[in-house]
Order: sequence, then structure tokens, then C-alpha cells
Amino acid sequence: MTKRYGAKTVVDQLSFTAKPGQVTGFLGPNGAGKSTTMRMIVGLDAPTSGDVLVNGKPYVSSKAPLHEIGVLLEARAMHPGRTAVSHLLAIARTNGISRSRVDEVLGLVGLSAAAHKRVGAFSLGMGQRLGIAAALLGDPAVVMLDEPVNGLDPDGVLWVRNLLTGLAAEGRTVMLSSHLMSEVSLIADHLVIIGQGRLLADTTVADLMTAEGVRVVTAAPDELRGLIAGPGVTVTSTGSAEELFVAGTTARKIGLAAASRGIPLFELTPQNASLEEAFMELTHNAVEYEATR
Ligand SMILES: Nc1ncnc2c1ncn2[C@@H]1O[C@H](COP(=O)(O)OP(=O)(O)OP(=O)(O)O)[C@@H](O)[C@H]1O
Repeated sequence: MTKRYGAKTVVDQLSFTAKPGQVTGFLGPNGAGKSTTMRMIVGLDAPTSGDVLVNGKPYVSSKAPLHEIGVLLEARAMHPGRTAVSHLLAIARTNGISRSRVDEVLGLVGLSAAAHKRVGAFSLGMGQRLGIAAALLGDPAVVMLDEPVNGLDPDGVLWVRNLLTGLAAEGRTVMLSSHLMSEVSLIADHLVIIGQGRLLADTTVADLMTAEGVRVVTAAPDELRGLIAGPGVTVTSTGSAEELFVAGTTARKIGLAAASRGIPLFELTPQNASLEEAFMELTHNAVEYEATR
């Protein structure tokens, strides 16, 4: 899909699939176009070009939309004077959902005791839980949440994680957005990373964390270099006499090669980029608002 507002392209030929049975983390810096994409998924915004399908159909053609996809877009979009129960009942009635299901989802999100409290008095975390309860009302096959862990404490993040991985394990398609890699990597398997509306990576947490290289300190750098060099393996001297930086192979293979010739190794250290670093590396050209130092 592409979405333009006037001259500005907010979503730029973005294409990806969130699959059943897994949690897809939708990541990007502030202003990357995540909310716009999510709004287009449920037909609240129309793409300038391209289209989006939910369970194989355009969402707006759905006859029972809350059963197709449950969404949390604006966590605080609730009437502050209503109780949690009346908020959920109002939504349930639009889709013929029973009162008993309202009680059920309140239990699912841990809000049974606060069911008759006014929403205006809810904490941030309670508001998020109520928003998630609304998303689950129709027992949907797809659950899509915009920044569900925003402002939650570590307990809340853990709760969202268990809930979402549980929903995915039941075979549902789960998608959540965040601008924080650290949060999403705890919850999602599949990562879709965007910057300035463009797809930067469609990957997994494991792949994003693959080793960048191995730092080796050895008594015989030249001999070791000759031994491990080969197609796809690059060996660089770091400037320190005994140190090499090796990319394209594993610490295990380097260790075995050195042992086979009796070459002493003093250090053998895989250097992983942290997820946060990998994310910043991917998105640093795509940050919309940058403070000048
Ligand atoms: N109705 C609109 N009219 C004009 N520009 C808009 C409109 N809605 C969003 N934008 C712009 O589109 C860009 C993407 O916004 P969007 O809210 O989708 O980003 P986001 O990735 O969800 O960001 P955040 O993490 O800050 O919520 C921003 O530059 C925003 O100003």
C-alpha cells in the first residue's frame, strides 16, 4: 500500500504478511507510518494505491467485523463517564455479542474487580487492559494492537506477552506495533520494521541477532588467517598485533581450526549486535524528528 497526505508520502509501497499462529511485531521510529498502516488495515483510512486483506477479504466488506479482527488503536478512546462494563456492552451490542462474553473478556484481562468503575478513573495500564478486552470481544481470528505496552510497567508487559503468545498459540494472527525494539523482541517472533513508510526489514528476532563476527586474539595471527580464510570469510587485522576480526564463520570453526594446528588462542569472542543496535542501524536514516546537539 501507499498512502499520501498531500505531497507527503506517509506509507510507501509497503507490503508484508502477518501470518496465523505467530506474533508479528510492527516496528518503526515515531512517525514511521505504523498507525496509518493499521488504520488502513481496518478501513479507517483508504490507501492512495494498493490494498489490504484481512482473512483474504477487504475488512470493510465483513458482515461481522469484530469476529474477523479485534483492534486496539487509541487506548484512551473511551467515554470517561462510562464504566468498563458499559463501555464493552456498547461495543458488544453493535455486533450481537452477548453480555456473558463481556464478563468473560473482563476476566481475561484481569479487570473483573474494576468492571463497575468509571473508565475516567482508570490508570494507564487499566485503560490498556480495557482496550485489549474490547479487541478480544468478538473472539477474533486476527488481533491487532497499536502500542499495547506503551506506558505499562514490567508486570504489564509480561502480562501482554503471555496473553499475545497464548493467542498466537491458538492459531490466531497477532500483530502489535511499537517503537521500542526491546519490548517487541520479548513478545514477537516475526518482525516487520518500517522507516518513513518504507519496509526496512521483514525478519525474525533470531535473524536480526545473528553474529556480526568473531574477535580473535592469538599468538599466530598470520598462520591462523591463512587457515580460516576462504569463500565468504573475511579476516581483518584490527591494528593490535595479535588481534583479528573474522566475519562469515563461527567461533567454533575458528577454535577447531586453531586447535588442529596447535595455535594458541587467548580470546575468541563472538560480537553480536544487540537488537536495539540492529534496529537503530536499520532506522537511523529514517528518523523523522532528530534533536540537534
Ligand atoms: N491525517 C493526516 N494528515 C496528514 N499527515 C498525517 C495524517 N496522519 C498521519 N500523518 C503523518 O503521517 C506520518 C506517520 O504517522 P503515523 O501516526 O502513522 O506514524 P507512527 O509510526 O504510528 O508514529 P508514532 O510511533 O509516533 O505513533 C507522520 O509524519 C504524521 O504526521
